[in-house]
Amino acid sequence: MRKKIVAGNWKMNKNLAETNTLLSELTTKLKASSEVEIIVAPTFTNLYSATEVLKSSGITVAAQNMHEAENGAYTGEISADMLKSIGVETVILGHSERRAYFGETDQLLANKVNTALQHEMTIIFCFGEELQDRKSDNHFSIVEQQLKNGLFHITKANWKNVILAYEPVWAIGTGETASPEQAQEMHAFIRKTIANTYDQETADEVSILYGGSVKPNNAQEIFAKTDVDGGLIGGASLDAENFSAIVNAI
Ligand SMILES: O=C[C@H](O)COP(=O)(O)O
Repeated sequence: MRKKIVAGNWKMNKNLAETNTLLSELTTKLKASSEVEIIVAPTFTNLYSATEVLKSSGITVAAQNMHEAENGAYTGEISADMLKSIGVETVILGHSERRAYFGETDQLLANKVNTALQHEMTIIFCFGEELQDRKSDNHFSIVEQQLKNGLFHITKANWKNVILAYEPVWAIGTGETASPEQAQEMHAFIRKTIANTYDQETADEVSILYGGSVKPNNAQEIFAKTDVDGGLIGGASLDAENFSAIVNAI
């Protein structure tokens, strides 16, 4: 049975004190459950503290990015080994903000995926079309290309370390969310594409999260769709009340 997951991507928000406050609010509000896996992704500077605070909470800590090289002269970058050395085993790769503002290409992401897998990390692999792609009815082919170029070189066995996050760029931080039907249609397409490329078992086992303006008032209807296994939450994950309500909507 594939897992239900709600992940909070805090992006470049919250200093150390604010991070600790939010984490302690979350641990009070959210009880570990076998029904849903909860993941939070604070910024790099607060990851170590987050792993300490969340140690026995059942909440997983993820990084928002990492470099593809093992180590070396890459000023300002963070390696898989550095993350693992502080107990971070999960990493978000391919977020649309990384693609758009930091020039991350499918090829680069394929390399990051390989590095993360070599370190036996769990990857939250993000992808999704832009508004013009949807308007020109190219959204399915764009998503298929992003998956083929960035991820589909992995083996069947590697899929146990992968969570997918479909995030239509036009719905991120805009308040405009994909309708539950649009999310379901795309998630079903993604699962079919995986079944065609790998096999049905692989497609059935992978959790596919939806991301893009998920809020307490729309989470339930999106999560109710058959192929939506949870969400990757941006803005609404910065508030304990909102994030808990979204977790409880699953
Ligand atoms: O990683 C999260 C997504 O970018 C969604 O962000 P949002 O919930 O603020 O639209």
